[in-house]
Amino acid sequence: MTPVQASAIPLFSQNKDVVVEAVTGSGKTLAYAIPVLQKVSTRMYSVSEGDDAPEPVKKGHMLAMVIAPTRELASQIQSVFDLILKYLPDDKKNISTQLLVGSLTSVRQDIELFVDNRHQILIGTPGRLLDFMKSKYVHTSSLEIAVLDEADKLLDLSFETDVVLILKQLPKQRRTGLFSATISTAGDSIFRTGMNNPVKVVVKSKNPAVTTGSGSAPASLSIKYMMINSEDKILSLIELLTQYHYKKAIVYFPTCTSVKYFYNVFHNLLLKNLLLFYSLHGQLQTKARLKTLEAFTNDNSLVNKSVLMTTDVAARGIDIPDVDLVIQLDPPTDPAVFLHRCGRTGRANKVGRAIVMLNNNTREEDYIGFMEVKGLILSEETAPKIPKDFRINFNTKLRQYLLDDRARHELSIKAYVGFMKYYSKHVASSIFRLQSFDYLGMAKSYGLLRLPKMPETKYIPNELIPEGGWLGDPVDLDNYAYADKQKETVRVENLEADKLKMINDAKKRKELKKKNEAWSTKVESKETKQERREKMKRKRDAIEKQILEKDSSDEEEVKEDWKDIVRSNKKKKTTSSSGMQGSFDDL
Ligand SMILES: Nc1ncnc2c1ncn2[C@@H]1O[C@H](COP(=O)(O)OP(=O)(O)OP(=O)(O)O)[C@@H](O)[C@H]1O
Repeated sequence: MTPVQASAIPLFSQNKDVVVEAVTGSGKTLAYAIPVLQKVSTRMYSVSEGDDAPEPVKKGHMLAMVIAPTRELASQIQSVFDLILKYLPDDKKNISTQLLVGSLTSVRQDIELFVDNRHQILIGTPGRLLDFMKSKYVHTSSLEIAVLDEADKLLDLSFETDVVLILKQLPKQRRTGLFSATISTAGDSIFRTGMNNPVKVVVKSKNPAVTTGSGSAPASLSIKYMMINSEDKILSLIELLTQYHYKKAIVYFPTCTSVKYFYNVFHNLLLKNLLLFYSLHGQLQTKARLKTLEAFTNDNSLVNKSVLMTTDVAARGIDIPDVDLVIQLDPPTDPAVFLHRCGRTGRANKVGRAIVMLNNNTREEDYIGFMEVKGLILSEETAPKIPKDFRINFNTKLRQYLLDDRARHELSIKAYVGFMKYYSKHVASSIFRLQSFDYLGMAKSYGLLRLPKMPETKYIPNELIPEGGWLGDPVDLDNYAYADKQKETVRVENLEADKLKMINDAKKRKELKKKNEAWSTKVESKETKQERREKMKRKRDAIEKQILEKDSSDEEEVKEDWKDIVRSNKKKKTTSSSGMQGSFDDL
């Protein structure tokens, strides 16, 4: 047994709830699988052994449940259980497992399988388990033992509600075990799992070169960092993958889109006889994900090196014993994930090397001190020198690769913008500062033809922004075609429609201008009216003067007449101004 197994198995097999924290690759899966199998087999096989023996397990009842955060991990855990169950003696009743994860089968199919085959051990992800448990055919009252693998992840914001809901439906007198390499990050959430006086088991590493007092990384693992100019990031990655000695490597990319983009680039532009690439991310169908993982695990080629390009979907728990190199293109946004990523190598006392790339000329070097506080010692490894010929050659090939298909250019932009979003989400925001990031360098490293407009552009000094945002020679976007014929036809049609719309819009603008001119003409005519009114006023004054001169005795009467004139003038004025109002309303 490994130390964690020696400590945890006796406790968990008997009547203790356990919280187990042990370094990555130290054998935690068997540390709970054996107690689970012990409990289930005792329950299954003691039925015929006396009057006080428990009742046989009824249809639709489960005995054990293991919860894991990802489908890949759930599937891997099932294979560990199945590996042991293979050795059950033929004369014993069958004990079996059922995998409950999204999109492989429907919830209905899962329920049918469960009821028909009477599986006792359920292994699944929180969402599907919760849906499954809603069925009236599924009963939890016989459950004896529950395990949360990668418990800190299951108790963080993304899963906590579902996990607590699941645990609330399980019998109170069950045994519960929480397992992870970083359980302390779960904090107070542990108390929401309904455990009774849990015993804490902690297994530390002894290698002072890797860990400080907290001993959270295995001794067989060396963790390095590399300071790299942003512009050289991808070229450095290629240099590492081609020049270093290793059998299998896992490379962590920031987002699903960046895996998609760089997988296509590497697969098409790098020597296929030297490196074999696999891509695994959350946007792929479950079946494809599990198949890729299986293919990468079973790739035993002696000719080429294999590289799994992935995201944090493969950061925790995944056990591929031959992986001897892990590269993180960028540190994870959540510092707890850093150790899990590194821990995909250096497992079960095998030697492994993990490298994280940090950007030069930023504050990212502070990440080393930040990690030291968390118990990990990172030592520096010099960045590879990039031969000039290789740089020119690769960049030319990448530009041509993008120019051959507009869809590739669009994917490159999506990958870059996605990366910037990822960068802004770093928990340690004082280290990963948007203000001091080298946007242009990273855009060049991603092979972008043009810098996209995004909110972060405000951090780039104006004098550094190239003309039109072009990072090389400008490209005629109207004639930049998709390789996919159908897509290209639609684009050309849309382009024509856009052009037509532009012409129509210009026409409309012209017409509107005309209308505006008519309005100004009206203003002009208004001015003429004013002049006319003044002329009339002058005339009236003259008449008044004449009348006054003619008969001063008729003064009162004349005054009355004048009042009439003024009144009628006023009336005219209101009519004419309301007429004017009408004409304005028409505009
Ligand atoms: N007693 C043992 N002797 C030798 N190898 C073992 C033993 N127990 C487990 N292993 C092997 O060690 C490897 C790591 O085990 P496991 O995946 O359970 O690690 P873990 O502690 O769960 O890691 P992580 O924290 O990364 O999930 C596996 O390949 C497993 O087969």
